[in-house]
Amino acid sequence: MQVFRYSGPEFSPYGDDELVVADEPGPWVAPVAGGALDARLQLPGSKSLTNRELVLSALADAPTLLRWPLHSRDSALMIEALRTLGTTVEEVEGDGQFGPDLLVTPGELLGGGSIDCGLAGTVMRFLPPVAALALGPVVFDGDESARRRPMRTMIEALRGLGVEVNDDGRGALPFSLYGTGAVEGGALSIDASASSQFVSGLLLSAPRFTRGLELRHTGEHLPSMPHIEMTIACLAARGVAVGTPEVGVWTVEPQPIAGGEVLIEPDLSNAAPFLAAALVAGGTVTIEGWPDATTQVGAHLESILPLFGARVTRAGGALTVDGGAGLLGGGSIPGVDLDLSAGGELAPAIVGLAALASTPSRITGIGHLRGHETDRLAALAAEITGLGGNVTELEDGLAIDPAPLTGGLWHTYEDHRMATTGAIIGLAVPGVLIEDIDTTSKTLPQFAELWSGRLIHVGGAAAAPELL
Ligand SMILES: O=C(O)C1=C[C@@H](OP(=O)(O)O)[C@@H](O)[C@H](O)C1
Ligand SMILES: C=C(OP(=O)(O)O)C(=O)O
Repeated sequence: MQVFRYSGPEFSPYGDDELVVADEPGPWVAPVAGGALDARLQLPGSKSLTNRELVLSALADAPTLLRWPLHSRDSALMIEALRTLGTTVEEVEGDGQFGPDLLVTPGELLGGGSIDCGLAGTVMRFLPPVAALALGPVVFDGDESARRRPMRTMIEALRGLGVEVNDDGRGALPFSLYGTGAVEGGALSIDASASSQFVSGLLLSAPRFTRGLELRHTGEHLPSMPHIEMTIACLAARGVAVGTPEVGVWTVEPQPIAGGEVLIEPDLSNAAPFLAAALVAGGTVTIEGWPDATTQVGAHLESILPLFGARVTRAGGALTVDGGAGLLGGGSIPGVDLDLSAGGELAPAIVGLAALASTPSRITGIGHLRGHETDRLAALAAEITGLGGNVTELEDGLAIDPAPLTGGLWHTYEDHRMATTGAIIGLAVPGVLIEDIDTTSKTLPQFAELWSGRLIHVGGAAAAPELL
């Protein structure tokens, strides 16, 4: 299996000598929790906010300082792509714990380049409309797995806006488009049921379209609504009002996008495995810097984790999950019946908990996860079943029945959230070997370090991580 590794710098808040990141591709022994947790940690910036703000900064009419941005494979790909399109992105010293701030200076949008989307949905769905505003051809491609992710809606949307797009008809990467330096805009209907990112991508560039945009979603389902709310909020903070005359319709007038200074919140979706750990090992996990108000879907963990028996409290800008005795301390985790269509990104961690639960669970509303980094429904079912679990794929989700799990190889499918889900299960099940822990570099290169050194270390890990 091909291993995709983030080749950028690792920003460790604890000093490089403490980094616990695999040097060689190989399985990582998921550490088993040795006792109740008492962990308090900070997490790097949100992928979704960082990549939205990078795009908006490139389209703005003045420079933007992005404070505490994420530095990961997905953000590195976005930065590189924007540079290819003529934007200047400079690292400047800031006061964030996880790497430098970014000063983004917009430039005239340039065609003539190639964009590597890696496996980043935000790059492949947010940048084609930006490239369409440039003059000249732009080629889009990505990882082999990225060529399986849905792109038809964006390709057809661009054609609907009058942009010339050349593809092989599969509705996927690779493709090229030919920008004429302007996009007319106007009324456009799309089916965004495969990904909310089609809506977000079009809305982010819409203020720069000559006639703005009146976007209508015609499909039956629309997943990940909080991510669309996030796009609208990011635009609003830069002075762009998005009208919502009816459900599934968005309007944007042509207008400038403001620059300025933006502080990126920590990634609350990446908090999911850490917070889930409290239910498995027992004790408490606190994430510092939890925003009072946010559009991040990770905020829903505050209401989801109590369904599994957790007590969740907020104080002093931090969120704490108390797992009580936890599974390892003799407690049990109840199963849940959850529609996660709003927060599909949280589903792998939630399914990991459900695999350890003592009663059945049904997680629904997540059929679109088949088009994520991998077919996550198939991957979760295969890997949990491989450890002895009992998982059935539903049309739009998973049914998980209780079964004793044993250790074994946990395949990761180049999917960061598959790796972190294996780590959750491995807290309670000795001998879970995560095939490629480095896949976490997509959005959280510090995962192994934080998990082993900051999460369970404090409560006394039974097994230190090691490479086989
Ligand atoms: O806009 C975004 O930043 C995202 C939207 C969601 O995509 P889908 O609507 O494709 O699930 C989410 O799952 C993804 O991780 C990030
Ligand atoms: C679906 C995800 O990523 P992407 O932004 O690549 O769609 C994810 O992070 O869970």
